[in-house]
Amino acid sequence: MRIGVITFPGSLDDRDAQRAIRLAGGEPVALWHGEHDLKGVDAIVLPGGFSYGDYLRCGAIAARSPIMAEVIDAANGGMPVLGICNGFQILVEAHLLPGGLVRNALGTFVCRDQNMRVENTSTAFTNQYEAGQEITIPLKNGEGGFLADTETLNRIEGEGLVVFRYLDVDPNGSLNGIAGITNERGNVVGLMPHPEHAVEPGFGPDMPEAMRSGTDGLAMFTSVLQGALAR
Ligand SMILES: NC(=O)CC[C@H](N)C(=O)O
Repeated sequence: MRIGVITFPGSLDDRDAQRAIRLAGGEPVALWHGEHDLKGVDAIVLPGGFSYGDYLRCGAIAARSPIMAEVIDAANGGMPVLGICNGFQILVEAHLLPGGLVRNALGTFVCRDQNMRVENTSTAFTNQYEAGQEITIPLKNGEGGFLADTETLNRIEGEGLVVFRYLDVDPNGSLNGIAGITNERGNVVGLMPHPEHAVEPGFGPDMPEAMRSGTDGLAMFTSVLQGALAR
């Protein structure tokens, strides 16, 4: 399976996402924000970082990049699209996911190993987790507070569109501790924590070996490959 990773000016984690895809058994394909070409990929990852220097709002300018016209069409056609942190912000700004992301409640950048619960295992990127599984993934953002109006929030909760929920602490002041969401179809997923930084023992969260391996993020990438096999 060929999975495209889009690089925007200021992207930071594009190569980590490519590496995670390779470790999961997929073939990463580098895509460039300024082109209209998805190079025939089967799925897309919008990586973390500081696209366009976070000017205006995080993700707002990247959401209007040339390649996003193709991403929006592909997502609406059912292609799996994952947005990690800045990528989540871009998906929200592109209206592929509901709600908005605002400055962390503390007002500062937050960087920590974050516990969260997998709430929805029927998306393209979470089918290899168990329902209710608790995982630990690095988190690092300045604008990660998830907001939505009451009607939208009720719809997100009512339709089971929450994919990940923070455990122990809500690091950025997200409504209902929401860490990640999906669209109705389950092919578009966005989350603030970084699964691509938790794919190899010894390089992910600093966990006692007996508890967890530090590779809790890998299943997001094997999930999309598994979905392709099932289709
Ligand atoms: N790690 C990231 O992708 C950071 C996203 C964004 N620049 C923020 O600070 O919120």
